[in-house]
Amino acid sequence: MQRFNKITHSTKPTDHVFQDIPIIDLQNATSEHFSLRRALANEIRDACINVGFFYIKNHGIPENIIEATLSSAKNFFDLPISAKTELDIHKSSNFKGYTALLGENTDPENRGDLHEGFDIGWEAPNGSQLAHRDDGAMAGSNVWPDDLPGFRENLLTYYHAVVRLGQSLFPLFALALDLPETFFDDKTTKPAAILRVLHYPPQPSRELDRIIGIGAHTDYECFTILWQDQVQALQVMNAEGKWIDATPIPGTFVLNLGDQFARWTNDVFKSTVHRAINASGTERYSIPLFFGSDYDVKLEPIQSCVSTENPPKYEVVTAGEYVKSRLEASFNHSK
Ligand SMILES: O=C(O)CCC(=O)C(=O)O
Ligand SMILES: [Fe+2]
Repeated sequence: MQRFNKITHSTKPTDHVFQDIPIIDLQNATSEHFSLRRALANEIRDACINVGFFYIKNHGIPENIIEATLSSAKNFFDLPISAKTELDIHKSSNFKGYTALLGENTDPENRGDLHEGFDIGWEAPNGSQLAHRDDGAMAGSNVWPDDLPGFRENLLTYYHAVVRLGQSLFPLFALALDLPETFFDDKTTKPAAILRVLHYPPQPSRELDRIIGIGAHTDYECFTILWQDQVQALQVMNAEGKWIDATPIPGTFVLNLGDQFARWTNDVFKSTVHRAINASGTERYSIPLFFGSDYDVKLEPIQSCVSTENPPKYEVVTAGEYVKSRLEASFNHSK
């Protein structure tokens, strides 16, 4: 029988003001022992309720896949600006391609983000005949640079490996919400994941005139799996409005929840505000993968997250419509 326990301890705003970001070891994610999966899900639940961010270690993504993607990203960003702007994301109806410096503005209070990026969505793994998939609101193919050997293959290999990692986490998120482990299976059959490679040039001082690496924002999807290099830039806002550094830790990814999960869980899981400022004096690279649920899933509040003290907070929209409207706003603010 399915149980839908109320998560009563989270229906009130938490009084826990985090000062650091927990590190969660995924070693037992697929353990045959339920008690070990349950214990891991409890750690994840605390992090999701109190912080909205955690590091993951023992995630299973081989280092050589990360290195190949990073090196391809650097090769791409080293291309002449004319080659990159041919693939400008503003030309794409489905938000694929190149974002130039200040080409995006995640915080409407700001003037633009001091990073350049390149975005891809789902595409069949290397060598497969099937190049596209119907992704509803975001349907359409990727764009690729000519003459950049290995770029497409490396990014797609990374994409599929990290999407698989993301899919493997849903049973744990389900347990964390006191739901059956299979709860999200039929909502993540065609996950709408966007992979982005990012380059942050160093900014001369922390305070430019309303321009930083990426302005304060929440992410739009279920969660983001972020690889970052060793350059400190990412910061996460706690409940007192204090910025907490997400210090790079070798061998980990940073996982943060996004708005889809906040809506789905009626804010039991937190989609936490974050930003990046690269005042290190050197170049910084990061690789977020935004893991969205299937586009047509309705973000209706999960029963275990609704109670008389915590009534539904959000209008119900589909996952795809929600992400698309947020992307439109973010790229329009930079026009
Ligand atoms: O580069 C980072 O550390 C953060 C990137 C980010 O927050 C985003 O792309 O949404
Ligand atoms: Fe973000």
